[in-house]
Parts: sequence; C-alpha cells; structure tokens
Amino acid sequence: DLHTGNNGQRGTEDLCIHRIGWQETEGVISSEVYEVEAVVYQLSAKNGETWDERKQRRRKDGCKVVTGDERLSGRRREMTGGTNLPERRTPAEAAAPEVVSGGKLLAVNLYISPLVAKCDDPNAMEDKDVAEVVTLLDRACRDAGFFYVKGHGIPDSLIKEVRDITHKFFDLPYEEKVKIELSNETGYRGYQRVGVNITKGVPDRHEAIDCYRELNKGMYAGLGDPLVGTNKWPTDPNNFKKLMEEYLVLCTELSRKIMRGIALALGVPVDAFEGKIAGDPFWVLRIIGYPGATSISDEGLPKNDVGCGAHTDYGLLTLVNQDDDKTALQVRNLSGEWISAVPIPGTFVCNIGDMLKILTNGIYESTLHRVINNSPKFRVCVAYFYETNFDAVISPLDTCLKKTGGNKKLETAVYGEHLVSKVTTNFSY
Ligand SMILES: N=C(N)NCCCC[C@H](N)C(=O)O
Ligand SMILES: O=C(O)CCC(=O)C(=O)O
Ligand SMILES: [Fe+2]
Repeated sequence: DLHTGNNGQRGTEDLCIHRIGWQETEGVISSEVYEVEAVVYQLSAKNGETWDERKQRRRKDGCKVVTGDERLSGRRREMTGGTNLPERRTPAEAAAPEVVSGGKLLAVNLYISPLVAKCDDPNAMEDKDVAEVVTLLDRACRDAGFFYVKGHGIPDSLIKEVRDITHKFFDLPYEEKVKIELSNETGYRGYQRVGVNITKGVPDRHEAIDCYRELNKGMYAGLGDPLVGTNKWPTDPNNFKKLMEEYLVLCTELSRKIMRGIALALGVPVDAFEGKIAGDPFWVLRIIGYPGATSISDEGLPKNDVGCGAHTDYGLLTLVNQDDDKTALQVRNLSGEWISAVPIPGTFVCNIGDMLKILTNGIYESTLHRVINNSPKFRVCVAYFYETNFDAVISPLDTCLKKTGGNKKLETAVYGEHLVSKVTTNFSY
C-alpha cells in the first residue's frame, strides 16, 4: 500500500492507495488497479505516529474514515506501469463508477447496498440512492452486459473461504476427486476432469464440480429427468457441502434482489421476474479449476490454453466469484472486442444470461465470455447461476416488446429444455 497526502500537517484528508488487482503474464505485471481510501480529519499528526496509529486515533477522535466506495462511489481506475498515482477526482468524476481496462469502458462497478436494503420496499424508487443504483444498473446491462457488484452484503470472508476450499479440493489427487465423478447416470452432477467439458466442440481446459437444484423424476412432465440425481459433494474437505450450501442460500437471495433492480431498470413491475418467471428459481453451481498455463505440451506442441471457450450463460444472471490474483475471464463488448474482467476483491462479476435476453427482447444482451488462464498458477472460480423456474415459458415482457418496436427478436424458450439441451451436449461422451 502507498500512502500519500499532506502527512497530517494541517489539511483535511489523507489518501491511502491500495493496489487491489493486477494483470500478470509470465510474472510481468502489465496493468494494475488501485482503490483510494480517504481519511478525513482535522487534527495534525503527532510525531512518530504510524499510519495505522494515526488512523485509529482519528477514528477515536470522531473523524470519519471513508472508503473508496463511499467517497468515490466505487470508482476504480486502471493504470499502467504502477508508478503513477491516481489524481484526485472532482465529485462529478467520483460519481462515475466505471471500470476501465486497457483504456476502454469495461463494466460498471456498482455499490448496490441501497438496492439490497430497500428493494422489497414498495417505494424503493423514491429513494435517491436506490434510483441511482438502478440507473447505473441499466447502463451496465445495456452497454456492457456485465458489471461488478460490491456492497452486496455477502461477507468477503465467506466469499474467500468458498474459493479457498475449492483450491483445497482441486489440490487433491485425481483418484480422490474422481470418487464423485459426473456422468449421465448421476444427472450430470459431480466431478469432471480437465478436457471432459466441451464448448462448441472443443474440450475446455478446466475441471469442475457441477451442482444443480434438486429435481425429482417425473417433475415438470419429465422435462428435468436427465438432470435428476443428488448433488455429489466431496467429503474431503469435510465442511465443503455445508459451506457451499450456506453460500448458495445467500447467492439466491442476492440474485433475487439484483433482478428486482433490473426490473426497475427496465421499467417493468419490480416483481416481473418473480411468480411464473422466477418465483421458484432454478439454480446451477459450477465449482471450477483452471490449471496454470503451460505454453508447450509434453509432445512439444502448443497447448490449448482455453479454460472455457466463448459462450453465453443459460439463465437470468450469473454471479462469478473468482480468484483475486489472476486475470482470466474475458468478456466481449458490444464492439466485439475481448476485454479482461480484472478481479476486484470482494466483488462478484455479474453477467446476463440467455433467458434475460429473451425477456428483454434483446434490450439486454446475454454476454459472450470465455476464460483463458495465462497465469502459471491454478485458478478457481465458483460460478452461481440464477435461473428462471425450470418450466418457465420465456418470451419478451410486454413493456420490453413495446420499447423495441413490437417485433419479437427471439424464439420463445422453455428454460428447462434449453438447459437440458446444453448440459446433455456439454460432455465428450
Ligand atoms: N450453466 C452454465 N451456464 N454453464 C456454462 C458452461 C459454459 C461452457 C459449456 N461447455 C457450454 O458450451 O455452454
Ligand atoms: O471462470 C470464470 O471466470 C467464468 C466461468 C464461466 O463462464 C462459466 O462457468 O459459465
Ligand atoms: Fe459462463
């Protein structure tokens, strides 16, 4: 961390600049992301005080310590070289919470806590903080198809624990992991080794545990039968299942709230994505590991380094919990360029799925994305997919149809059929 400012002589604030993310190729850092914390105070520093002592004393003195999120509305700025410090921003600039990567607008970085707190309140939109989140959410979904959320209420410690336990599982020997192997007989639930999952005919360089919400045989007139089975949780690490189940509950509730925000953003009733559409949401959890990059295979041939080929997700909204220290997820923007989703600790990367694209008649695009782990280190990602009701019949919402000129751009889909057709063709057997 770098500290700058006026060293407490007589001014009003110090800036504490943390490096919170960086992009690394073969050990060479090409870009870095910083966050700025401002410490507002009136007192001058005492001689010999350390930064932390000073901060503590100011807190005690009733001075306000504000974080980058409160002060800069979550604005992040990517810089190259890592030698320049971000300049001070005007309040107007501070209110523009975009994430920039390689000089381009990548996504909107949303501090969604007002929405999380008030989305079930009938007058939520009268709250100016909620209205602001909703405006930004609309912009994110329209222009980027993809955004980061912070202020979501899921403890950072839990988010990190979920990744840590995932690393522990993938570190186990193959014989241990394959005990919970996925097959068509397990309802496509369980562990798949590297190369078994395929995207557009090409094996992906990832291993994973796939989990789905429970389905019983014959439910929905048998629509879900290929996915019937109980989830195959590892027994080692021993608290794996418990932790993931706790996490699933929180992700489901958070997603429902974000979908309320998206409904407000679209100008449809706040509960438009509940009831028949997603009042009984299906979910998918993929616990994924991507081996570190090795550019040459044992046979001396260049290796396929694509961790997951370009695809869109199938449902409404995806919450991606990714390792903090490797940049691997890439998102294609509206101009067709691939942009890296540099990790921002404590955030989820959210992207829009196929069902939301249909519901909005294309106002929101389902985001094409892929994963390339160029880091020499093993990367994990725990992706939570919030989907519609399994048997939901999905076609554009009236308001969205009107807004887009009245012509249906996409075929009506039954979510469960879409999911089953994807899952049953995703494996190399
Ligand atoms: N449940 C979801 N969304 N899973 C996404 C997996 C994407 C890769 C898959 N092989 C494919 O081709 O779709
Ligand atoms: O690993 C990631 O960051 C994203 C994974 C993903 O896109 C998926 O599983 O659908
Ligand atoms: Fe995906």
